[in-house]
Amino acid sequence: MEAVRAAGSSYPLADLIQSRRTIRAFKPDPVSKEQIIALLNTAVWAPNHGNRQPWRFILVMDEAREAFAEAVLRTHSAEERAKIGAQRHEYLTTLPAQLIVLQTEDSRHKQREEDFGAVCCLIQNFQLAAWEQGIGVVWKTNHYIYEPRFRSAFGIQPGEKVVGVLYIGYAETVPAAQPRARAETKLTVLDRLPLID
Ligand SMILES: Cc1cc2nc3c(=O)[nH]c(=O)nc-3n(C[C@H](O)[C@H](O)[C@H](O)COP(=O)(O)O)c2cc1C
Repeated sequence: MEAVRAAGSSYPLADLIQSRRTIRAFKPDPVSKEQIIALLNTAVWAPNHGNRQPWRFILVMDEAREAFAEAVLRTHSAEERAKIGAQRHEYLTTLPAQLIVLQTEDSRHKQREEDFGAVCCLIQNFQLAAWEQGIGVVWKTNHYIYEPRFRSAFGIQPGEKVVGVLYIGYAETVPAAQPRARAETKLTVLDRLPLID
């Protein structure tokens, strides 16, 4: 019944997709754990092959942001820390929440690639569901996500891939959209035989 209702309704999904922007400047206003969990429970409806649901999440908020900032800063050289450490520390401990999104890596190549695709779908679901509620997100893939010291600080296991860290909060500023080329410029339509002359 729910599926029928959803198929027949006209959510302005295209508007939501086009208006969403990556947010990098956040207000300090909190976003609650419950709000984030609710967004995740929408996001987990991402398509995923074999219903493997190949994801795990670590939500960092409140005092734990201090540990997050420390873990990130430890992946920088002393020189870098001296230059940008204070500013990054301030940024990472002020934004309301960081969500580490992990993929459980299947040993089989095909399944591993499918699962990566599924986790990326989940992240975009999360970004869109958040945007619909006025909550901004940036999907971060900075070098620290690959660093053993960062991984061990959060108990990330061998066989788990950090697909991204989502910084979450209310937007201080919303950047202008980066223009997209129309799809037609990247589209080949094959609609008659022979395919190749
Ligand atoms: C896989 C992936 C990794 C990304 N990594 C970063 C990142 O490390 N830092 C960042 O500021 N933005 C990152 N982004 C966000 C993109 O920079 C952003 O989507 C792009 O600038 C377009 O802006 P829009 O999302 O507002 O349309 C990432 C996006 C994707 C899909």
